[in-house]
Amino acid sequence: EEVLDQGFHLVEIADWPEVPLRLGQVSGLALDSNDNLVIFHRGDHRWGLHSFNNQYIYQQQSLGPIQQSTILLVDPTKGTVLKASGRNMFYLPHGIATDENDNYWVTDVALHQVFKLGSDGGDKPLVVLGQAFEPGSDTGHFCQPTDVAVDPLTGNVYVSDGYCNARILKFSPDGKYLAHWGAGSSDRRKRVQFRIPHSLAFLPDRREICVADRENGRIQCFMAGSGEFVKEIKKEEFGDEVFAVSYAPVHGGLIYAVNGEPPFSQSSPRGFIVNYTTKEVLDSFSPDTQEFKMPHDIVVTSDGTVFVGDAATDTVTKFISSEKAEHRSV
Ligand SMILES: O=C(N[C@@H](O)C(=O)O)c1ccccc1
Repeated sequence: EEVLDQGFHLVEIADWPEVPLRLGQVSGLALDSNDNLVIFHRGDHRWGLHSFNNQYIYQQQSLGPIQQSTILLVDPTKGTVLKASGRNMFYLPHGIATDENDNYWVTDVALHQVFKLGSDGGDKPLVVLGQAFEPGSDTGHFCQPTDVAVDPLTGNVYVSDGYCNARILKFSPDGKYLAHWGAGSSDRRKRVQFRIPHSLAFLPDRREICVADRENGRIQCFMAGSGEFVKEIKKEEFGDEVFAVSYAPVHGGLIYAVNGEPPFSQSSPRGFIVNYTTKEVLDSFSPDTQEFKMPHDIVVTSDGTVFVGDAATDTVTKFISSEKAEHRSV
C-alpha cells in the first residue's frame, strides 16, 4: 500500500558545495544563528592507530598544531567559505557547538581540552577547560572530550567526555564546573554507563540533553537541569554504533542520527530521522554519489536541511526533503 509520505524523505544535493572545500577529516559540524554551517576539520592531521599511547597521551605533539584554518563558516546554499579561523591552535579537532552569541565551543581530543572562541574569529580563546595534553577524570581534566552543547536559555555548557572517560559534565557559561553524571552516576535507577559518549544535542523545547552513546548503539536523554535520565532510543536499524545525534523541535520533536559501519561492512552507515516521542524511524538516508564511510556529525537547519560530516571521506554532504527537491529550480 502507499506508505503515508510525511515528507521526511531526504535526498542529497549532489552539486553542493559549488566549489570543493578541501577538507581534512571532518569531525564536527554546527550551525550559527543564521543557519550558516560551521565545519570543524583536521586539515593535514589524522587520528590513526598510533596517535595515542595506552595512557591516552597524544604522540604527535612534535608535529605542532594544524596550520590550516580548522573552523570554516560556510554558506549553506552555495557552500562558499564566509570566514575561516582556528589556525595554529588544534591538534585533533573533535566536537563543535555555537552559543546564542555565535561563539564557538570546541573540543580537541589530543589536547584533552575544551575551548570557547569568540565569534570574531580571534584565536585567543575566551575560556579554556582542561590541561593541555593531560588526560584525567577529575573536574579539571577530560580524557579525549568528544562534544559540546550549549543551553540557549541559561548559556550552560555540556561536555561529553569522552573516549577514555564515560560522563557528561556541565559548566556555567564562563566555564565554572557545575555537575557531572555518567559512569558512577548518582542516578542508580538507570545505570548510565556510557561507552564513548560521542555527540551531544540540546533539546531547547524540552530542556533535555541527549547523548549518542556510541558503542552502546543508543541515544540517551537527560533532564538538562538535574541530569536525571529521561529516555533511551535504541533501534535495530542503528546497529552497534551511533556516532552523532541532532534535534529539530518540529513535528513534535525529531531526532537525527548517524550510525557506524556494521561489522564486516556488509552495508554502509546511514542517517536516520526518529520521532522523539514515539521512537518510530520516519526515514533513513545516505548519499547517492558516495556512500558514507564514517559519518561523524550531523546538523539540521530550521528549514529541515541536513548536513553530515564524514571523518573518513573528508566530506560534508547536504540533504533536503524530497518534496523541497521537487520544487528546486534547476
Ligand atoms: O574512533 C576513532 N576515530 C573517530 O571517531 C574520529 O576520528 O574522531 C578512532 C578510534 C581509535 C583509533 C583511531 C580512531
